[in-house]
Amino acid sequence: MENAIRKPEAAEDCLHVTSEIGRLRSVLLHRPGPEVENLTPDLLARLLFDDIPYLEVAQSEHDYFASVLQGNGVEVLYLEQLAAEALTDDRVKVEFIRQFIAEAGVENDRLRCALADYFTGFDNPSLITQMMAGVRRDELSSYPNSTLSDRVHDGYPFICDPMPNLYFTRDPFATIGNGITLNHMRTQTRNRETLFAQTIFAHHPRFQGAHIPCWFQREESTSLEGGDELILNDKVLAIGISQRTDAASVEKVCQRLFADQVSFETVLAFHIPASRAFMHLDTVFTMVDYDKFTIHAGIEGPLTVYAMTPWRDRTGAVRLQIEPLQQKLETILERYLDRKVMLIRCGQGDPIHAAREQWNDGANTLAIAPGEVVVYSRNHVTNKILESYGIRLHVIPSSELSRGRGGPRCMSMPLVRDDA
Ligand SMILES: NC(=O)NCCC[C@H](N)C(=O)O
Repeated sequence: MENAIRKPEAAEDCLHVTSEIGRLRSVLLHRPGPEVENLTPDLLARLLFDDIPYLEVAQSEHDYFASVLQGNGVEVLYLEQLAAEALTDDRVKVEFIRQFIAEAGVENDRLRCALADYFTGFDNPSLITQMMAGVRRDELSSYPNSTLSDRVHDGYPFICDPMPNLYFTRDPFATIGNGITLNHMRTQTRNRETLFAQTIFAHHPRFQGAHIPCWFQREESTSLEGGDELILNDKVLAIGISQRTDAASVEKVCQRLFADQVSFETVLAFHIPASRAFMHLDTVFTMVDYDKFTIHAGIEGPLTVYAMTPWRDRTGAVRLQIEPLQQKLETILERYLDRKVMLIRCGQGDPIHAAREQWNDGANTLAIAPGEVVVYSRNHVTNKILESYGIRLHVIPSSELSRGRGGPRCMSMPLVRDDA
């Protein structure tokens, strides 16, 4: 384990994100680990992958990504390290193991007990690695396989599934201002990921003493994922209604943000088509500068945007005004951001380049400062056009990481940015 992570001077400095583009100061990543090598062709659809990345290469691509961030003054924190450090005493560890097993779909009590014993034997870093990797049936060698369900199980190799999507740290929670949404994910496989964030914010020393407002909880009945949450500036958020995020979740976040009287005044709800290629808003739209955005032309036609703003009724309760916006996206953004904007089309809008590069996250950029973004090397058509608009690119290798269907924004959760 690397050196223990230091706590920021003031608790309120733990989380601060009021834009997509302000200079990035601190970010949460997860280095892909053995969970990726537990993917098999039969599991791909269920675990939301399209192919099996070659782990060694994926790790070296990811290390390159981290080194680009660090080389640009960004503090890189790792989910796995924070999670291990959050298990500060036996009581926290026992409860974490209990909840992890309860949500892992383990089918009988004896197996649950055997798994709890197995996990308890690990030190914290190994425990987290093992949980993320999943546990195969043959790893519990002393377990007698004596119940009926043990005997008739259908050959499924895992007691608990691997969690290969963890390197997409963007999705399980999202920083907004000085608070978070702790998300309820659309699928069971990804919902398990949010346990790590819950434990980190509740117990990691870095966050102790900080008041962290939580505008969404993992126990909600509707889903919200971080790839749909974009902070356009300190007054305007964009939230996707998508394959992964429900309209009802957008309303809940609006209601709570507006009631808390944080700086945000408008949420633009982007209703995008529910498809795998466009799973989150950030797979088709990201902000690269004060006035420039990437966009996949494939969503411009079917897109409907609703402006959500607060008003107070006679009792002082916050209500939501919902205004469907009929204009073109540029016009909408210009109205709410109060400046001229430019939409830069993925693959230069060419139907073949655009479809291929969007599939490989050409529109999914991570801004590390205004006009400065991290992009995948393979999206050369989009990258060229970004450069022609004066955007400074940090290009990272991308042959294996991209197989999980996420790009640089998906692989990062900003904790602290300068105000833009
Ligand atoms: N924000 C994002 O678009 N994240 C990428 C998530 C990819 C992952 N395989 C998933 O399907 O959830």
